[in-house]
Amino acid sequence: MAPPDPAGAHPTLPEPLSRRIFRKFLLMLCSLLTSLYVFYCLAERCQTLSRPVVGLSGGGEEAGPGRSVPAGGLGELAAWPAAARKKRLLQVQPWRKHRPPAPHGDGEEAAWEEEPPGLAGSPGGSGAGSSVAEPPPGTLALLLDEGSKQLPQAIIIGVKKGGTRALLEFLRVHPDVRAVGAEPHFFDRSYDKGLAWYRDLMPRTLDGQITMEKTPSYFVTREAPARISAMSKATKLIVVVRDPVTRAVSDYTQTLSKRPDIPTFESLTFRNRSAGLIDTSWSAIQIGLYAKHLEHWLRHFPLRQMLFVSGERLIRDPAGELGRVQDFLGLKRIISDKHFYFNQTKGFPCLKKAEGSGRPHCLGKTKGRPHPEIEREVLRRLRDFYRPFNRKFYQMTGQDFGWDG
Ligand SMILES: Nc1ncnc2c1ncn2[C@@H]1O[C@H](COP(=O)(O)OS(=O)(=O)O)[C@@H](OP(=O)(O)O)[C@H]1O
Repeated sequence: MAPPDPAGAHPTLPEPLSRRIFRKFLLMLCSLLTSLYVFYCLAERCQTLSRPVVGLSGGGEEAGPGRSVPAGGLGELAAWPAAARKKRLLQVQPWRKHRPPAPHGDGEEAAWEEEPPGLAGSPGGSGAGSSVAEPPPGTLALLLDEGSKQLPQAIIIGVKKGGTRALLEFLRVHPDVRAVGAEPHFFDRSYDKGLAWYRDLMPRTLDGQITMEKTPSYFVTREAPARISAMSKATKLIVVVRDPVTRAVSDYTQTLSKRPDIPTFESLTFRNRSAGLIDTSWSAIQIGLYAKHLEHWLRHFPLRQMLFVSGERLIRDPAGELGRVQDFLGLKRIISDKHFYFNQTKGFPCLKKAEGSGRPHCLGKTKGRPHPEIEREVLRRLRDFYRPFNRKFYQMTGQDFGWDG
């Protein structure tokens, strides 16, 4: 038998009531804290807070948004509209099993290149140069199997160098838009892979959300209108158009950046310079014949299903153009002036807060780069060449884009 303690109390005597209450209270507090933590993790927050953001280029504005809490902190997230919060859940879905094919061919955009690093790896992101550690697929959306992959209801089909990346990045700010970041090139290069392959590239969406993609080469691909129509006659088509002369120079600038040894713009422009014969087989010239390309689309889609966005206005007044696009897509007008600021260094409008982040975001270095100086006379000849095609295009679309003014 154990000896009695100095106070004479028996060691097996029950604890005093106050201590038992205190123990119970501690136990309850612990379980409450544990459940809160589990709930918090399921709602993605612990991942986003703990994941290190690495490799951003000095946190400059070119650096994309990390998938971190919004600038305003946790309080701001709580204030987000429900749709935006749902969208966040979907952004951290298991990552695309198949990346879209890497772009090939001359002058094509490096599909991965423009992706804001913080969006990389998400279904809407490109995956290139991921600057944020990939979250494990243990997310709430995954657990609940929320959302599903849909074929796109709207596609930005062109035009190359028109401002298609800017439009897509701006649209992705909308809580009801989910887009694949890279260019899938399905209807021009990978059609034989089938619609199931294409759908699998898409991010998951909830009811009411629109799935989108952009591949600017579709606009000039002969087979694309019939193929998109075969997928769905109801597909909405967006074309960002830009003065075809500036577009051609922009296209040339891109090729030059990859192959500095190509001939001058001036020499590529003409089949016979003294005779004033423009080389329409050069893709930089050919893409700008908008009226000709549009004819093919109008055989498969009514004009009302197409929206023509002015590349020039997209730079001058992004919110104005985004207003038109939101209306066309049947979306609530959420993206407005307050989402943009003009970045003096970049010389272009940028987002105050990119999708899934609270950080400012400008497009990458390959967007808005300086063009080489082209002989005035050559530019004048090109303007003359495009004038009748532009007029036809204005007639067909019912919009004057002001390129000949
Ligand atoms: N906000 C903003 N920031 C940067 N750049 C902008 C912006 N809005 C439109 N643009 C113009 O977009 C041009 C590139 O067009 P695309 O994105 O369609 O090019 S691509 O076909 O995808 O390669 C790009 O062409 P360049 O100026 O020749 O580089 C820009 O003029």
